Amino acid sequence: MKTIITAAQTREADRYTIETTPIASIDLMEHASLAFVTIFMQLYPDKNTHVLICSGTGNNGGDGLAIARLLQERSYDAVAVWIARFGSNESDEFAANMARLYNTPIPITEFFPGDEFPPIPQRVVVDALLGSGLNKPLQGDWLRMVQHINQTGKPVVAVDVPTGLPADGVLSPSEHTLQAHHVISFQRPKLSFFFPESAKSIRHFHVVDIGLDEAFIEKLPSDFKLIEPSDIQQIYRHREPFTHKGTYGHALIIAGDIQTMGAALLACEACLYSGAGLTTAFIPEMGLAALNTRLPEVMYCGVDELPGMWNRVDAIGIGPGLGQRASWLIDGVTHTDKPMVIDADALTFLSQNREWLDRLPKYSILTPHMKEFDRLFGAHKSWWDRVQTAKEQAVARQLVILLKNQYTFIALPDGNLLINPTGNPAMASGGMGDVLTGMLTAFLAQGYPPHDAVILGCYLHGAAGDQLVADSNKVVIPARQVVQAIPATLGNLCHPR
Ligand SMILES: NC(=O)C1=CN([C@@H]2O[C@H](COP(=O)(O)OP(=O)(O)OC[C@H]3O[C@@H](n4cnc5c(N)ncnc54)[C@H](O)[C@@H]3O)[C@@H](O)[C@H]2O)[C@H](O)CC1
Ligand SMILES: [K+]
Repeated sequence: MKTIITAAQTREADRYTIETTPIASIDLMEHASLAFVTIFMQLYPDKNTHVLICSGTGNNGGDGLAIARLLQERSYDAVAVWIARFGSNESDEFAANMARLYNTPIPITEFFPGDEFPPIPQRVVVDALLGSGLNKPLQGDWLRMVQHINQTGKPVVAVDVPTGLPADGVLSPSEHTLQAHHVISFQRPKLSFFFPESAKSIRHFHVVDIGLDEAFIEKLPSDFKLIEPSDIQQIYRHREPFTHKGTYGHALIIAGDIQTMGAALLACEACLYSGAGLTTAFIPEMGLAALNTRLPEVMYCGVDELPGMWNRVDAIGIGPGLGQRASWLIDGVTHTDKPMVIDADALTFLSQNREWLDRLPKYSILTPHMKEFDRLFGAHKSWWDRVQTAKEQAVARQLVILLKNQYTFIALPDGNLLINPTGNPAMASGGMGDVLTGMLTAFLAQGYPPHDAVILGCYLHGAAGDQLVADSNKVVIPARQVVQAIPATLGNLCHPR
């Protein structure tokens, strides 16, 4: 897992690296600019591309000047530079790169307060106006220039952070920012990249290593950790010879109602495909024919058998499509000591009967999307605030709270907030949450502690969707296809051939 740090901590890491290694600040800027250029050249391999680099006069601007020079050295001959001289300060590294730039044929245009901006004929704009040094919302000349660039509709590749986007903290939906198609960010993605409020400022982001001291960064205090593929490889337990279905646990899925039987089937199917040894569905009897037809591997349990099931199963998933039945079922579930996943209609019941939150067994996993979360814990104005509440509630109640979104935040009872990097907009469709619930229940049934089950489940769920997009360029993926992609995704991650 990688620690996600604030802009202030990045400056600390910068300082520490410069003090403790032979690398000077100007060389670190050169590394960063070179790393940017490497990705930029993959995005725009045509060296005839006309590029406009817009630089401020701080270190983000210094990067911009170095990038201009490095592109020119790599035969990008149509590079031009604008410099926004709206402040009085020039960083030392900006000045040093300015001196280097004067030795090149690159045309430079400087803009002062109140100046008009000419049209931008170039094909692509590199945004090096302001980076992680942003300390207030954009206004005046800065805002005018940003709006001018946005109005051209030209693709923007931002250096480190799109100008105007705070790297961390509360993001205001009314914030003016440069709208970047790509952001090439240094050493770590910024926390705000994971909040939906940043969507208008960032379409894609890339992260490049610039040589900051990793050991130092990993020791910095931060609640936020980014899940990586290596975490999945460490957590996943390979299937050993001579194991049998009993080795992989028995999962009970409590789900479905007359009109929402599909949710139950999806959860059961995901449970099956995620490796539970046995899966039993507690669904209304009228769903039995569908279950037997679609999922012959899954067993059925009726109302009369339910009391006998509690002790026979290893994990429970409750909620998908459950409707009003949630109200009487949750009582039985909370009296077991089984690890459990609580989703959908079971969460709605909890939000209407909040005293039940106190009765949930420790380390139960709650999987709300934004609306369910706010119904449970109150309305929030920003994702930053919502994530802070998730942390407080997870610690206070000793629960695992998965706040679902394109990037799911996992609030753990120890106060850590994990960020899941997998998943994509093609997955934004009904049934996707039911699949996640089935997957999490399967991993709990296999004996993974809740902490590991959520990491595995969340990461794989998104990775299966990402794999489908990568393989077939699909723009929409039905939940069923994600289910079917789970075993191969797990295999590719953990059993590479
Ligand atoms: N350690 C690293 O990650 C490295 C980062 N590099 C680059 O440096 C920038 C951060 O540079 P910094 O000089 O600290 O700040 P900026 O260039 O972002 O801003 C300059 C300056 O502008 C003023 N300012 C802030 N907000 C506003 C505003 N809204 N309106 C007007 N003026 C504003 C403030 O005084 C700032 O100090 C980082 O993003 C990377 O691109 C290094 O190149 C490599 C190491
Ligand atoms: K920038």
